[in-house]
Amino acid sequence: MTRPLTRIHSATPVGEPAFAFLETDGPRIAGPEARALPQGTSETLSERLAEALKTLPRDGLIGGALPFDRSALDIFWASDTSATSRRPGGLMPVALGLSAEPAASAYAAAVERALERMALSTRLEKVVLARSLALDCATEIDRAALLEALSGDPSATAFDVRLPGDTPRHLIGATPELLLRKSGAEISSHPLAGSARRSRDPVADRAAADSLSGSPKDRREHAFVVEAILDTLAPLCRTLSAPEGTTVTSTGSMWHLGTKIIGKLSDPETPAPVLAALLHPTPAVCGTPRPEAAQLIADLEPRDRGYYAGAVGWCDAQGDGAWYVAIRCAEVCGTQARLFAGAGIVPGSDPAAEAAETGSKFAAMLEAFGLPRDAALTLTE
Ligand SMILES: C=C(O[C@H]1C=CC=C(C(=O)O)[C@@H]1O)C(=O)O
Repeated sequence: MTRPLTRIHSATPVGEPAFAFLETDGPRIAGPEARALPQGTSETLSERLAEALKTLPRDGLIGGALPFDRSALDIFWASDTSATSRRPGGLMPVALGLSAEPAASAYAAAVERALERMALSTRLEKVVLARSLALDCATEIDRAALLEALSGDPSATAFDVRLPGDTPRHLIGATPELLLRKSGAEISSHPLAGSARRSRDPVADRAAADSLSGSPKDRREHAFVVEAILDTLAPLCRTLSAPEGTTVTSTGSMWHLGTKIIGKLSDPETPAPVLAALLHPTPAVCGTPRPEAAQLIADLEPRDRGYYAGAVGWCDAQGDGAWYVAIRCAEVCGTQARLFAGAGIVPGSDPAAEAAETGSKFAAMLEAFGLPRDAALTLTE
């Protein structure tokens, strides 16, 4: 019997969850009754969450997304129950077209301009510039299938969060970067910055990891993120440390420099999303200092990031939960997806190498769509 290459869904399947986080210790999935909380910015998040947590049943969950821009509206969904299983995915649709927006060469030119601005500035030390790929499919993208395809990498957390609006629009990805986990007074974070593409050849793969580990440029790029997180969390903690220092860590397609941070909160009542909003956006997605870097991003990137490079996560009725940096993801709507990838730029960065690095960071999403992992690197302009 021949299997059909595509499966067509005429409408959003009933019971499609508002959010799902496939974590190693079990999935956190909204029940079908999830409702959107009043939207607002990070400034009002604490009050809005306190209100929602008052009435959340013991088994309930709150999940959602913070946008990259701190002055834009977040989206939170409250679910009185948590689902334990997901609708099985169908087949991925046939891809009709993939285009780089901006093209890799235009991205490299933007990196060049960022380096010029940094050279003229006495303050700007790092900026993260991103680009996107527009993917068109023959039929509606099966979100459950996409999430399933992304769930295979144990070093990343596959997630799906419904974004605001009447048309179903979701941010779906597999993020390797933990912004903040909270359980009672215990907190942890695992910032990543500094990257190298992995190779299928074990010798070349090891050499890439060793070269990343010894790269002063990548270590500088990474240190900004760790310092920002320690500076933000220190006043809130009784203890805070990075006992293992900076090490090389990996996903299926990338090597990264990573630093595990652990601590104990002075006030264990602060909910996880509030702590995440204090940290966001770290220099892993924005830069140093934050306001100058955010302005340069607005000047040089051709489109608004929306919820890419924001934060996604969940918390339970006690305010405990996990929040992740919203990277290695795509905004999915109907038959279309926009895939995002960014790279940290510091003095000494090479524009062509940064364009190639962003190209490599699309690999996990491209593979989940059934496309070659190198498709972004071979796109003709
Ligand atoms: C901004 C992204 O990655 C960040 C996380 C890890 C390594 C990064 C880097 O080496 O540039 C980025 O800071 C992205 O994947 O879109």
